[in-house]
Amino acid sequence: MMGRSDDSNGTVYHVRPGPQGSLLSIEDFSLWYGQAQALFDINMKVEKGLVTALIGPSGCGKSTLLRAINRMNDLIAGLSTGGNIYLDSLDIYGRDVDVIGLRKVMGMVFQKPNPFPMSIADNVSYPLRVDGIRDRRTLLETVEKALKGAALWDEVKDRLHENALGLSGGQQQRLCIARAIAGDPEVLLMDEPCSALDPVATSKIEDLIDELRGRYSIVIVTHNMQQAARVSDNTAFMYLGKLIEYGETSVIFTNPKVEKTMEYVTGRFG
Ligand SMILES: Nc1ncnc2c1ncn2[C@@H]1O[C@H](COP(=O)(O)OP(=O)(O)OP(=O)(O)O)[C@@H](O)[C@H]1O
Repeated sequence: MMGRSDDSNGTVYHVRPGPQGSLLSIEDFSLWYGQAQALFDINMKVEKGLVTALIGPSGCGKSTLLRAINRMNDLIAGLSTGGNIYLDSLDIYGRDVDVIGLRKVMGMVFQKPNPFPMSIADNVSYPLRVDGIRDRRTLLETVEKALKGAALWDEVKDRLHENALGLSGGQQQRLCIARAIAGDPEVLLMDEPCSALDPVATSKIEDLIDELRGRYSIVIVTHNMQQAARVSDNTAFMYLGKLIEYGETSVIFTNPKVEKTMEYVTGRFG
């Protein structure tokens, strides 16, 4: 079923609605790095429990938009924003928002795996320990559940107390996903999570994203169009800081409604 078509601000919109409605609502959102505008009036809803891919050529604003969702951009000097982003009814840019709390609800996974220089178990339990949880049993249960959730348990269950930096790159990235889900977030924001991984590790992460679908709402930035086509339900195509087309992934890749999207997905520029 197609969602609404809305080209009032130039975006052609035909998303697949999630069975549980939308979770994030980005409304007329703009962002400036100093004088330079990087995002222009973005309007999009992220459907709950679905996987949403952000695609577009280098510099089009994908990472900027992803980081705007959990206010990771906040610390950049000279940054300003306009418009709103809502998580359910919470105004993410509202004055009284607890940004630390917000980031707990939105786990983030980066391009390069960034495990902390501590044991595998301590990495995963980190978000709980930061919250002051010390009960060993609770911590161990969470570690097991999160590692199982990240499809890493079988590979590491006998060396939970070894340093995480001894894991392979692909294992480290799954560990980072385990750490992100240990805090029980609603949203997982992934910024090119496979770009530093080999094809086998990449395919494991893609399988994992598929398994996490439904439980979490996932927003993934990717340069890899095959990956966007394989893992996502909806795809947002961005160009020069604007959201050009946002729709059901199968339509975006086979029969997009906008010529620019067609040119990009068929590799005519990028
Ligand atoms: N910290 C920053 N300070 C100033 N300008 C920035 C900063 N980060 C990004 N930009 C600019 O904002 C624009 C969008 O960058 P962004 O990294 O969001 O694009 P992207 O689509 O994620 O690119 P890529 O695919 O290459 O990672 C670019 O013009 C970039 O130079």
